[in-house]
Amino acid sequence: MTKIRAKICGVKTPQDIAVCAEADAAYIGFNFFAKSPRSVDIPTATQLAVDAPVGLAKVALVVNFDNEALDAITASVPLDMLQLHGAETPERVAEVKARYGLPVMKVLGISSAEDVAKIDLYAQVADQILVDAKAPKDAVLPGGNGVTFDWSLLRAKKYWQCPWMLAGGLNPDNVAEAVRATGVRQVDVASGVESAPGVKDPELIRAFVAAANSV
Ligand SMILES: O=C(O)c1ccccc1N[C@@H]1O[C@H](COP(=O)(O)O)[C@@H](O)[C@H]1O
Repeated sequence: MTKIRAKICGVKTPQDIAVCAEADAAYIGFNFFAKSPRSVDIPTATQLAVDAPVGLAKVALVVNFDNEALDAITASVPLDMLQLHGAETPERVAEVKARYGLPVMKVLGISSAEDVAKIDLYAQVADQILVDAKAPKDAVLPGGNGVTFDWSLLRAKKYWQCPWMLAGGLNPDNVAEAVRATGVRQVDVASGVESAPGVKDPELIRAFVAAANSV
């Protein structure tokens, strides 16, 4: 069985990144959404990305950012992928892809079969799809809320034209079941590997990657 590729999102320190590399995560995520307890500024992300071990893919998480904001990030931070976590349209996904020449992962929040059906359209323009739980109505953050969704909704999914990743309330205790239930080969986590909001826990990171690969 090929390994499950794990993305650890919201890394903020060199230590976080060292643990991700040692645990054999595939991706690290820099969160540029200012209201998040996981956010980093551009100088911090730049230094972290420059120093990150080769082989860890560096992803920038942005939410409805305009070109000016994306220009500033991409001009400074060496990146492997952009993660669009807002209400970006398929046209905007295509525009970002063309403008920055970086692979784009579009996030789609799921709480119904209709939400799953919408993925098709985005899978034609994005390089990857991140299937996440829809944020609760009163949530301040559009993601990173530690909320799962009904994974059985994905049974109705058709073949998508690009690779996909699963997120939403994953943690070391439920990630193996999520992999079994959905057949996903890539998983993403933010709050489920933290000891407090925005504080990554090395043991939880190691346990998460190991549990994802225990199936
Ligand atoms: O993590 C955040 O703070 C965040 C803020 C704004 C948009 C997205 C965010 N996180 C992303 O959401 C998924 C799921 O988070 P969780 O594991 O349920 O806490 C996370 O992996 C990030 O990609």
